[in-house]
Amino acid sequence: MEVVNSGPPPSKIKNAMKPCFKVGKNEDVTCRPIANFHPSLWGDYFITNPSLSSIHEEQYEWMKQRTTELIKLVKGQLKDARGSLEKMELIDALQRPGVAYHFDVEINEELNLIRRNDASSDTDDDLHTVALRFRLLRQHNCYMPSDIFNRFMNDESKFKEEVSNDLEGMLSLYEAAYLGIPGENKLDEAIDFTRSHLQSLVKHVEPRLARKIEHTLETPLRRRMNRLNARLYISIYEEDSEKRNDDLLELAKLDFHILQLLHREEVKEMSIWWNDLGFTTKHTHTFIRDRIVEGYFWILGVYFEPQYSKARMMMVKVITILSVMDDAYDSYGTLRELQLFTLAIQRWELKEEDELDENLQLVFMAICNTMKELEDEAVKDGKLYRLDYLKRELKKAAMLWTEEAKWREEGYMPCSLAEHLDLSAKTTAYHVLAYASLLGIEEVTRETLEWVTSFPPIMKDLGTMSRLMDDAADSEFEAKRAHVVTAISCCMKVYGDTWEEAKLRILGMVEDAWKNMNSECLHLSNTIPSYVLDRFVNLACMMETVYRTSDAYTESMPLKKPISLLLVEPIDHSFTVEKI
Ligand SMILES: CC(C)=CCC/C(C)=C/CC/C(C)=C/COP(=O)(O)OP(=O)(O)O
Repeated sequence: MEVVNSGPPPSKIKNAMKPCFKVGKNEDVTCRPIANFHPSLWGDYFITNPSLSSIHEEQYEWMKQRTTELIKLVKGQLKDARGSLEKMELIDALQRPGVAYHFDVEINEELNLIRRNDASSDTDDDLHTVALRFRLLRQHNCYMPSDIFNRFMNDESKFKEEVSNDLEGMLSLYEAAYLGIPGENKLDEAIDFTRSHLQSLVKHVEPRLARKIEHTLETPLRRRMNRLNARLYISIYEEDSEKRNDDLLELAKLDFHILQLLHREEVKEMSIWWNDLGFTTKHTHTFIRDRIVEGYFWILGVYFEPQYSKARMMMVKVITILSVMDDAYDSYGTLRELQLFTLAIQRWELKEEDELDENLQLVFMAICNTMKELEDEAVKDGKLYRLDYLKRELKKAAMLWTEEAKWREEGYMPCSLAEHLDLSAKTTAYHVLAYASLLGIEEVTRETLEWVTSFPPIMKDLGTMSRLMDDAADSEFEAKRAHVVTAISCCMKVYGDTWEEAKLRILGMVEDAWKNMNSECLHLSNTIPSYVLDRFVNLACMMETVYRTSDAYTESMPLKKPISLLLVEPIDHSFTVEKI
């Protein structure tokens, strides 16, 4: 694994134990761990830019109608495709640009047939066919044994050298191997083998293929944010004159454009909502991150489809509130204030004697007002009970954040990485966010909600992944911020690791968490619907998107281009306009 080594020298880590920066002019100074976050990179951009939402009704209606025609056409093509390879390639070509949601029923039917007819038979299919079938079925949470790859391996459990001549096969194997579960060593071997051969091939193939290989190696499909991948993939697909399906390409571009209009409306609405909470007028951005657009982008990775619009907006409100709370605990409140604040959260009421300063009062009001809005939304659907669970989760999170603040105040260093993770895999609140992803999905049952809030293994995987990636990514920033102990400093102390060794160890644990998550998805597929499991996998993908190279939520410049690609820059669909 490639690791970017940007860690500070170990001497800086000692700062992590010193909790406060002093602010204030007189004797009675309050000691606050102010983080000095940078202001929003977007400001009111999505509110005040009228060109983003201007569209002729006539043009819009035409595009919707054309989309419907194209969907019908492609459905016919899927039905008529000869043989399972052709069908699987079409399914893959529908998934990558993000239009598969129009074909859910048809794809499920086809994959069920493929599973029944092909999966167990020992055919002499080529590597591309075998790997594509393995990936598509596992992505749909159907177990396929990895032994199907034995045919391509030698007696020493290494891939046969001739596999390295099969570019298409290697690309498919590489993507398939990221669906692995614990113990499937041959899939680790597949990743090493294909990566090293693909890396050396890049220099010897035509530019279009080189771009395709580089795109694949940058991040495997399993871990990509699907909307961003759609945008990047459409331009790669467009160049592929040999395999390209023009109807599908037109559909992909039109659909992306139509959804982009919806997403722009939503981010505008969320930006107005955020301004109304009052943080922007009070200029709190140095200690409360002003990241509504980045938060929206995060949730767009969890679901982008139009039918999830309401769920998406509800979830954006929750991530925003979690972000504000996390900052109140990590970069504003003193321990005494936080204890009072936590008590107020437990009783869900602010009393005069709580003596919280106006910024913490603002945070408290933001939480209460947002919960009220979410309740109003839930009441409309007769699902008020869903908010009770969320309240309970927020109360628990507040207790855990106080615990973390205590560790910070005392300069406490956990005795083991397990002790660190025991608390810190929950203080990312990723499991709370995972719960929130279900708030606005009508079909989710009460049993499923109860299961999610019981912190089952898949939530533990998400929590661990989010904590380890967060700690690995922002350790330098955190160390400068005199923050709590991170997984990096913990490994350095417990195992005597250097900074680089600690980072490698942690990223290895992230790989394990992904395998556990893959395995959980297969296990749970009989009891938990895929529209629930997909949310959790997508949340994991967003950790890869936001945190793989740095903490791009806190220092958000690296997200500027991806956000612009999804919400600002129009996709070239000039052919559609010409037709009007
Ligand atoms: C930690 C994490 C990846 C959380 C993801 C889900 C979530 C609730 C996002 C909201 C924003 C947030 C708290 C980001 C992490 O900040 P931070 O780096 O200051 O988190 P920390 O205080 O827990 O280290």
